[in-house]
Amino acid sequence: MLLAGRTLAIIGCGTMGEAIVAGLLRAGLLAPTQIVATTRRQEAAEAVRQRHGVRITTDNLQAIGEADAVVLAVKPQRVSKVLHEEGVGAALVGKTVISIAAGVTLAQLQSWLPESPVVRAMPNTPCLIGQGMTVLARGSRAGDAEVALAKKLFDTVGLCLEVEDKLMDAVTSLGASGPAFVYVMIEAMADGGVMMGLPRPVALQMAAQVFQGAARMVLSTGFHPAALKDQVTTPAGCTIAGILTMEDGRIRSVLARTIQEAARVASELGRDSSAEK
Ligand SMILES: NC(=O)C1=CN([C@@H]2O[C@H](COP(=O)(O)OP(=O)(O)OC[C@H]3O[C@@H](n4cnc5c(N)ncnc54)[C@H](OP(=O)(O)O)[C@@H]3O)[C@@H](O)[C@H]2O)C=CC1
Ligand SMILES: O=C(O)[C@@H]1CCC=N1
Repeated sequence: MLLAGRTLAIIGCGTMGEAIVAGLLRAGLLAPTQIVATTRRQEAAEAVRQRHGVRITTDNLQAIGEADAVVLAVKPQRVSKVLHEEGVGAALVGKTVISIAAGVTLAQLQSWLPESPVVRAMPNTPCLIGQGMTVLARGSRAGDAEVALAKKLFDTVGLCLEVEDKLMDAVTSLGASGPAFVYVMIEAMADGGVMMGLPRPVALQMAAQVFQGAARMVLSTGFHPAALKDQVTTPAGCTIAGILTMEDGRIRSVLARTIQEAARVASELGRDSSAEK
């Protein structure tokens, strides 16, 4: 194990918390005994324990007490409530707290946890299979050691970058919501294949592999997407005919505005957390 002797608490082991747990276990960074996770409901706790063999409880204070570092993975509206549970603030003093809650700013987190180093992170569900995209921002009390720990966790389950907190709503939209936007595109392209007679499983597999192949071309060649597109578009061929149809549908502005709108909504998600104690 790369992180020998460390224990990580995941407070709120739902969709995203579980993706992180599964990704870390899959990569072998932590053993199941080095993760203690919490849920609100006992039956949810039992299901996570059965799937991953990690230690699990519905008692956040107990989990935090056993951990060196804590990932906060409850819904944004619940963050403040959890941090104000009796004893939790004191138990977190000096411990690295990594919040993945969308829209909850470092200023909010730091005001609730004045004596903890806080890192804000925005991962995405592909962390589950080691293909995540996570972006971090460091709080005022987080030093290089705390950021390095967070980076190690998220590097293990995909790519990890650091930005300033003011960019976190943009990264929430592009990076964390992004997979959902891509799933819609994969489904729509597969629908087109089905419309033209392909069996659904063939169309879906092809659409997903085309996205993966194209994405890897961008990442591994370093070429601009426009240059890669030009390689595919034979003069008077079928590809340019398809591209003009996309442009007629204003696909570029629709996709760019999608990111803009999701970022706007992300910026509002932390407000309830301030109100709810
Ligand atoms: N889903 C995604 O793709 C991404 C989500 N995020 C962020 O991750 C966070 C979690 O989202 P997501 O995983 O989708 O949400 P889920 O609803 O799937 O998970 C929330 C988890 O929190 C648990 N929970 C609720 N209240 C408490 C509590 N008081 N103490 C301990 N655990 C509690 C729930 O338990 P129970 O089931 O028992 O109620 C559940 O396990 C959010 O802040 C979101 O913004 C960030 C990036 C991507
Ligand atoms: O949709 C949401 O609010 C969460 C945060 C980013 C991805 N899912």
